[in-house]
Amino acid sequence: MSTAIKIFSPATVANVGCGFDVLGFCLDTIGDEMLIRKTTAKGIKITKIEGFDLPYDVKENVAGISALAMYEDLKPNCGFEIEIYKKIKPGSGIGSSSASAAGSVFGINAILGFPLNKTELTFYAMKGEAFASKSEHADNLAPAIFGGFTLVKSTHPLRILELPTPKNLYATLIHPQIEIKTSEARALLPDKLKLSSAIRQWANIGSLVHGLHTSDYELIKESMTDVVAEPYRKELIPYFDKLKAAVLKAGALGCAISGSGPSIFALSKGKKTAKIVEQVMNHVYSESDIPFETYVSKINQEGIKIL
Ligand SMILES: Nc1ncnc2c1ncn2[C@@H]1O[C@H](COP(=O)(O)OP(=O)(O)OP(=O)(O)O)[C@@H](O)[C@H]1O
Ligand SMILES: N[C@@H](CCO)C(=O)O
Repeated sequence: MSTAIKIFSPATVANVGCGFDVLGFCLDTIGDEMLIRKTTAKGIKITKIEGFDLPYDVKENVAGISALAMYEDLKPNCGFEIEIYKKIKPGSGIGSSSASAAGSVFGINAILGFPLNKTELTFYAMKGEAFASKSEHADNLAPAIFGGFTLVKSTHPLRILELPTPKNLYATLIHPQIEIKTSEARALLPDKLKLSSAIRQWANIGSLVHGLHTSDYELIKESMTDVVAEPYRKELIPYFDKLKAAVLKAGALGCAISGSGPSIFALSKGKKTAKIVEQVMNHVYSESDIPFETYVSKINQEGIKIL
């Protein structure tokens, strides 16, 4: 049994346009690193955080909250220290809180010899995510832990479906450096949906999932539209409409808000188109005075991993 492990905990895109709170996919090179160390002293401690200013208190940091929930159930005869090397900016819309919540439970599980399966890890990680976003959802956690595309069939009981990734699918992302808290972006959404919107949305989710299963890029293109969250949230993201129109014109299959924003993602068939889309995103945002970063990423099939 090892006493310390270093892990890579990836960034993720939740919602994938139409799949509010249920669909997500895992990004490749963007993510946090964490070190989990076994200690003889019992309990959970966060001993180091680099990159961003986040709480060391285990009851206020999502990494601590999820680790504590798992620790209290498993009751191991040891304790754990957590070091977080944060690269994903909190409030960026690419699953910053999820990466930490997933990382601590994954690391502890690995040190204990893998007593829990991926769904059980997601269950404990959800406790941390619920603290950050004021809602228990797993659409960032599931792809971080399972890799690839995932669908959260239900949270109570937790049931996660792994979806296939068409071979040639690439993601392009832009992260405007403004912060949108998930809890605030959720508070913008109405409690009730018009039946006509609900019908469009569930038809789109069904066909997007079918498109992923059959590698039907045209169907994926027709299915990514979000009529539930985007109309309300896009107002928080400068240049959203302009960027989306330009990206679709450049050949992307679809473009939508990543999670609760401000990041925006596009899916493209082929790396070449994904790179062109990146140039277009750069071009649109260079008109603004908001600093931003762009990335092209494969869909990461492995998810969180030991380094
Ligand atoms: N380890 C942590 N990593 C990131 N955020 C944390 C952590 N611990 C606590 N937080 C708090 O969680 C909030 C950020 O979570 P939030 O869900 O709003 O953003 P996000 O995870 O980047 O977004 P999204 O879920 O849309 O991808 C901030 O208030 C931050 O202080
Ligand atoms: N499904 C969530 C993802 C962000 O955590 C939302 O859009 O609010």
